[in-house]
This record gives sequence, structure tokens and C-alpha cells, in this order.
Amino acid sequence: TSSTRPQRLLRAVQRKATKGDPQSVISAIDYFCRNSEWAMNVGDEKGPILDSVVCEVSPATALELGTYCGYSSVRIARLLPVGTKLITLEFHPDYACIARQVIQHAGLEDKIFLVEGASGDLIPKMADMFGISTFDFVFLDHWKDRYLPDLKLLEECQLLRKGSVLLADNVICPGTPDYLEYVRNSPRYESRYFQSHLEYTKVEDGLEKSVFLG
Ligand SMILES: O=C(NCCCCc1cc2ccncc2s1)c1cc(-c2ccc(F)cc2)cc(O)c1O
Ligand SMILES: [Mg+2]
Repeated sequence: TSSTRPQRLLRAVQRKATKGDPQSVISAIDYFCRNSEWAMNVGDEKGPILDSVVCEVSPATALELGTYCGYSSVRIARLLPVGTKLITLEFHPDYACIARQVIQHAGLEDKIFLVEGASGDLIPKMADMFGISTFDFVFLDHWKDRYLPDLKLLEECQLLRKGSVLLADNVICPGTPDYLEYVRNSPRYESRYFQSHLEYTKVEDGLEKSVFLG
């Protein structure tokens, strides 16, 4: 029977990456995507920008919207200080199933909470589900037309505090025009664009970093 691309990506990780070694999991996925099949991971060019923002923020509480196969979950969680957690939301059960196995291969299952469901339904439950008050860092990488409504939901649920950092993938390709317009024009955000390329391609894309000013 035929396999899916996420299943083939997981197989590449299981064959090539060292168990418990997050960097080897990241490298195995990037190798697979450059040499076998493109997949929508943040990738090896935007990835280091994500890394640098995570290191700068050093978040106690982090949220990721859009897990896919767990590539960026591994990138983020490998940099988190001991005792801190990444909560990552995934809508598609098949993606979530693969991501759990990728995260386990990296040995990061104790630092990552993967929750299945739609961001619009789950965000209002975050505080109660995880006993947190606010997020220090949010990585947006899910449906591009959900970035803005979910940002407003995070504000309404008071899950952001003065200084919370939001980092959004794909603000050029596929593009999130309404989100960009909002964070770049709202007095409540200090926004900056990191120009890069769509993962594993020469197409322009980039990450938008926005600091909530309270
Ligand atoms: O759609 C993308 N990513 C979201 C997948 C949607 C999964 C979801 C997770 C979740 C969690 C909670 N609530 C609701 C949702 S919905 C995506 C697409 C491209 C791309 C770029 C050029 C192309 F030609 C073709 C695809 C590149 C990327 O880096 C992406 O991130
Ligand atoms: Mg993306």
C-alpha cells in the first residue's frame, strides 16, 4: 500500500538520525527535503532565524501553531531551558501521529506537549489546560488565514504580556497579508521582517517578528 509523504519523512529520520540527538533529526529531515521530497518544514535557511529568536527570548512558556511533522517543534524545544515546555497544536491527526514519533526520536517528548485540534477552539482553553497565564513566545505556522484571528484571540484571552514575542512563518509565501498589515500598523506591536526564502527553494519568503507592547 502506498505511503504518505510524512510517513516517508519519518522513515528517513528513523533510518538516518541518531536517537536522542535533535540536531541529527533536523539534518535528516533537511536532507530528505532537499534530496528526495519537498515538505513544508520551516527548513535550514529560516530555521536558524527561528533558533536565534528562541535563544534571544529564552521562553519559559512557548506555543507553536502548526506542528506538521515536528521539525520546528524539535528546533524550538532543543533550545529551551530545562523545566520549560513547548505546547504545539496540530489540526491533522495524521500529521500529529508522525510528529509524535519524530519528537520521540529526538528524545524531546518531555519538553513538548502536542495537542490535536483547531487553534480557534484550543487557544481559549490553554490557560486551564496547562496552568499557564501568558506565553513568552509564539511561533505561527498553521493556516495562513488563521494568523490574524488567532493573534486577536491570544490578545482577548490575555495570553500575551508586555514583551511577548510572536514569530510568523510564510508571511510572503504563501503569504499572510492581513496579519502583516495588522502587526506593522498596530501601536501595540513592534514588528520586524527577516527576509529569507521558502524552505528548500529560491522563492522569496520571510519571518515576521512582532513584540507585543501591552
Ligand atoms: O500551509 C502551510 N502550513 C500550514 C498547514 C496547516 C496545518 C494546520 C495546523 C493547525 C493547528 C491548529 N489549528 C489549525 C491548523 S491548520 C504551509 C504551506 C507552505 C507552502 C508554500 C508554497 C507552496 F507552493 C505550497 C505550500 C509552506 C509553509 O511553510 C507552510 O507552513
Ligand atoms: Mg511554514
